[in-house]
Amino acid sequence: MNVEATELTRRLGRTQAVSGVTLSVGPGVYGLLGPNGAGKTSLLRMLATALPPSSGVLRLLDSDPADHRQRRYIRQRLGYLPQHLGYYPRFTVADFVEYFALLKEIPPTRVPRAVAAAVERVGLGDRAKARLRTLSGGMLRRVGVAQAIVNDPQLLLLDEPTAGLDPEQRVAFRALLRDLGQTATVVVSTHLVEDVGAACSQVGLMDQGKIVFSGTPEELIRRGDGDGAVGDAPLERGYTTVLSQARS
Ligand SMILES: Nc1ncnc2c1ncn2[C@@H]1O[C@H](COP(=O)(O)OP(=O)(O)OP(=O)(O)O)[C@@H](O)[C@H]1O
Repeated sequence: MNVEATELTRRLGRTQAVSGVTLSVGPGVYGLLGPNGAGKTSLLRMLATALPPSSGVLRLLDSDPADHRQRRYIRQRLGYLPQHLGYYPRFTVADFVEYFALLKEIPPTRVPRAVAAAVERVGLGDRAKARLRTLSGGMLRRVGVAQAIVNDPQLLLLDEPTAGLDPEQRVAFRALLRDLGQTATVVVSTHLVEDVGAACSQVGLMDQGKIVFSGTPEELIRRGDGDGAVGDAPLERGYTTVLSQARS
């Protein structure tokens, strides 16, 4: 398993953002759903080695992120798109992705090819020399995905990657997600249940810092079969049913 979390918690100020998460994720695409404030971003930040847990045990790629040497090993093999990524407006797309390639310690001779491949994969091949300040919000999000995948990560963490993408781009992005999930462990947080139906082999539903459902999208759909389920789509009905049961 590339992610093994046991009773993971994280307190942020007075809030218990993550409250005893036990999770095991192998290759494929794991979709993380949940309402605003459920703790998805905080959990992803811990999996990205950007936020240490308050308590619990975390192992990533069979290594311990609390150990300096092992953390470096993990980071070389990790891709992370945070919810809010800072962009240098004067950098070109290629400059920006190259910068991350260097941070991830890709051997310099391999960097140009890795950058070109990542930029191509997110559909920005023809904008590689464009300055970031000239791009739309959706294009910038795709640049963010390009930096996350430039090192062909074994563990890829994407925090709302489809936010701001137009429908055509969302469709293209889900195909890319499925492709990435063939070889890597991908954990993707999203508010769009369509993303889960189209691209995820497993899905977790978070609420109030806890994972209240973990299974396949089909299993989540089945949870919404009963009377009283609310939602326009089968996955939405599963989602609302699980949430109302978790809160009752
Ligand atoms: N730096 C912080 N200090 C205090 N509380 C925080 C901090 N960051 C997050 N929180 C709180 O922790 C909880 C979990 O937040 P988190 O951003 O992880 O949720 P989320 O599921 O990603 O939400 P969203 O879908 O809105 O992005 C929320 O109650 C939030 O207000």
